[in-house]
Amino acid sequence: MKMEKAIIAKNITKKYKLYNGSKERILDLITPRSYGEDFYALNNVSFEAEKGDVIGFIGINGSGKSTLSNIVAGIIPETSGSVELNGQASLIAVASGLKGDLTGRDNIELKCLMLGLNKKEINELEPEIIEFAELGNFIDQPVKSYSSGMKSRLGFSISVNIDPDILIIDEALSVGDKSFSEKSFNKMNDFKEDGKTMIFVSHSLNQMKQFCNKVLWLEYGKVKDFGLVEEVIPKYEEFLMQWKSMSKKKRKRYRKNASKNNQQG
Ligand SMILES: Nc1ncnc2c1ncn2[C@@H]1O[C@H](COP(=O)(O)OP(=O)(O)OP(=O)(O)O)[C@@H](O)[C@H]1O
Repeated sequence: MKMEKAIIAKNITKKYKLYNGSKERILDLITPRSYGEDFYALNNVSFEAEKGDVIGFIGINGSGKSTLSNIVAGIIPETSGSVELNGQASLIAVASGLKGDLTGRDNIELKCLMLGLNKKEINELEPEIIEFAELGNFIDQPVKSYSSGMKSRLGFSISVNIDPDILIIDEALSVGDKSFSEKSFNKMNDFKEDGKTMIFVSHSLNQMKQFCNKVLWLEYGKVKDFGLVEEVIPKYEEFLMQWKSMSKKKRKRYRKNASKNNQQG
């Protein structure tokens, strides 16, 4: 049987410019000379997901997991490379894309309209989204008055209830209370059972083991490993043990060495 690809990410590079203060930033914009330092948050990252894959992104802080999940979701542009998606993607991240001045209800409608739903479809979906988010009367208050848990419940509820083909979840389960994270986890399991494709960013290796079939291990913007959960996680756990035993100085040296290879365009 031929596998159907859901995501094809090819040679994704994300370059940021790091400036020493706002003077450099402005000079870089208005003068022909280049100011600031190039920084590669991602450098030539490729991976593919088959339909139904649940891929975990792992890696220590600053390795590029959120940057990559945002690029795959189409929230931020890549500097170079390409992402091909087979279907509609939806990103769940802490308060991703919520507009603070609008109420929860208006945010639901806005997001649905942006995804191309018509008024009738929105009217059908809205009560489900509101109920799942457990916001009570707050649904008609501006989102900027919400706690971070409330924002993430709303973001999560919109993203899962619009029933996307590809679901990208960035640390969403680490916020909110226990009963909500259980509910979220159940919803994600439904998705998995429906054979949908998912990307899952989390620092919890237990969640990864429970949930993912494949893992993409990023290190300072490069792919360190990509493969089945049972093959990659043990290597990562071994790395983490070493990492945790390193002194600050040793970590700095490790980072410097790794970055030397990774920061070349
Ligand atoms: N807008 C930006 N401008 C400059 N650098 C950025 C920007 N966004 C992210 N970075 C840098 O890119 C690198 C990757 O960040 P990213 O948030 O993707 O890592 P991460 O693996 O998700 O980290 P964490 O586990 O801490 O969430 C970091 O060094 C970060 O400082």
